[in-house]
Parts: sequence; C-alpha cells; structure tokens
Amino acid sequence: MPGYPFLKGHGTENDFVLLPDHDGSVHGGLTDEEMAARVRALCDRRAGIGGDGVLRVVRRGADEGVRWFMDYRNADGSVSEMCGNGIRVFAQHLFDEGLADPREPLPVDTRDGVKTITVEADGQLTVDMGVPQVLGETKVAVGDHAWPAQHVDMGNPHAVAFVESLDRHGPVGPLLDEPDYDHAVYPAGVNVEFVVRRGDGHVAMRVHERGSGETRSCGTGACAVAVAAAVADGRGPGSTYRVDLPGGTLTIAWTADDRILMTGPAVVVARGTTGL
Ligand SMILES: N[C@H](CCC[C@H](N)C(=O)O)C(=O)O
Repeated sequence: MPGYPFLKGHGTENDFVLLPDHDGSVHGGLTDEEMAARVRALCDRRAGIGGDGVLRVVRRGADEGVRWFMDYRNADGSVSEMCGNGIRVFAQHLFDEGLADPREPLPVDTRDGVKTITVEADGQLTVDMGVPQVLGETKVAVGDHAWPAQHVDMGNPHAVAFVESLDRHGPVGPLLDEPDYDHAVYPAGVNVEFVVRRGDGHVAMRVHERGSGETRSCGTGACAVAVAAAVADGRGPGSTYRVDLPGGTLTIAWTADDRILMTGPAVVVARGTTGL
C-alpha cells in the first residue's frame, strides 16, 4: 500500500499517532493548513487511525546533543507548545527503535524548549517539565455552573477548577462542549481541568483539552493540577501529588528548585502504513 509509516501509542490512554519524519522529507513540505488537514484525517476515530493528537518525529542538528524535535498537533490540527503524555510516548518510540539510549537522559526539543526524559527502574518515564507559572485566579463555567479557576502555564495554558464531583451527571457534566472561559486571559484557547481531592497529596481530575475535547488524560494538565493543589494546600515547591485520571495515574513532583517532574507510563501499541 503506498503511503507513509505511522505508529500508534498512548500515555495513560491519551493516544497519539506518531509520524517518523526524521529529515522532514515525508511531511515537512506540506503547508500549515495541509498538515492540519492531514492531522485531522489521521486522528479521526472512524475514518482514520484515531488519536488525541499527532507527534511528528523530526531529527534536529546535533547542536548541544539535542537530536530530536517533537512536532505536536492536537486532533483538530492546531499546534500546541507541549504535550506531556505525548513526549513520553515519543521517547519510548526512540528507545524502542534504538534511536536513543534508555540508560541516558534524553533531551527532546519542543515548542516550549528542551525537555529531558529519564527511565525509572519500573519502566515508567519521568519528564522534567520545567518551571510552572502560577498566573492568578480566573473563572470557568459549564452551562449555568461556574467555578473559580487557577491559571497555570506549563508551556501551554491551563485553567484548574476544584469541584465537588467529577460525575458526568453532576455540574461538570459530560464535557461534550468546550467549557466557557475568559478569552481575554486565554486568547489562544485553554485546557480546562476539573479536580476533586482524594486525600493528602492525592487528587483526581477530568480534562477538556484545547483542540482535542475531553481526553482520558493530559500530562501538562496533571502538572497544572498538582501545582494548583499545592498552592491551595499552602505547600508549593517540595511537594508531590498523585493525580488520578480516567486513563490512569501520573505522579507529579514539584521539586525544591521549582521544577515539575512528571512520571508515568508510555506504550507503543501498533505500527503501519497509511495513505491518509
Ligand atoms: N491540548 C493541549 C496539548 C496536549 C496536551 C496533553 N495531551 C498533554 O499530555 O500535555 C494544548 O492544546 O495545549
């Protein structure tokens, strides 16, 4: 079958189509809109492969030892600065293909700069997600229910609201539509997280992702949630949160030197060829 190679993978069921394009010769010549249309076709869960987004795997020059660039787009074709679950799957793919050594820290360039991935003894991957920005209080709403929300930037924008219940039959509802938010605060859109407490250092969340809708998990969102919870708990740096998502669990550590380390699984489930 003519076409180009793809792989399918997920991190806590936030799923992605990976496009190996090391020298940019497969997809690099497309215009922005042509690439956005290709991404929408690939992410279509009926007529395509299906995914919350696309990770294009591009080799960088060997400057400063950073050899890879993760070109991420949401399912609607829009570009985002970073994808936390996606960068773990991206790294796992490189390890699987022998293109990176899992025994060494792996730097990957993104639109939000270089992130470094390390492999834990249990095979989970830890990503240094950088320094969070806590930008103040905003508000979000679903239907006629509104909540205050913490504005947290993880390279991409988040609004984190603490709610009474995540139940689909409760005020948060089925999240079939984008929550209302302050467009003056988020002119390029926003990822909206709804959080309940599960215990000390333990929360659960649902997320409506910019450009993808409700997903089973959001890595940058889990980081934003852990930061908002630590701030609400008067903790700040030096705290660790377990974040339960519909698709699995992520561990988020806010280090004493103000960096966010996210640890979670990454699985590559299939490979193939497509003409989409
Ligand atoms: N929808 C997000 C990007 C993907 C984030 C999420 N999949 C993650 O794991 O961080 C945005 O537009 O900023």
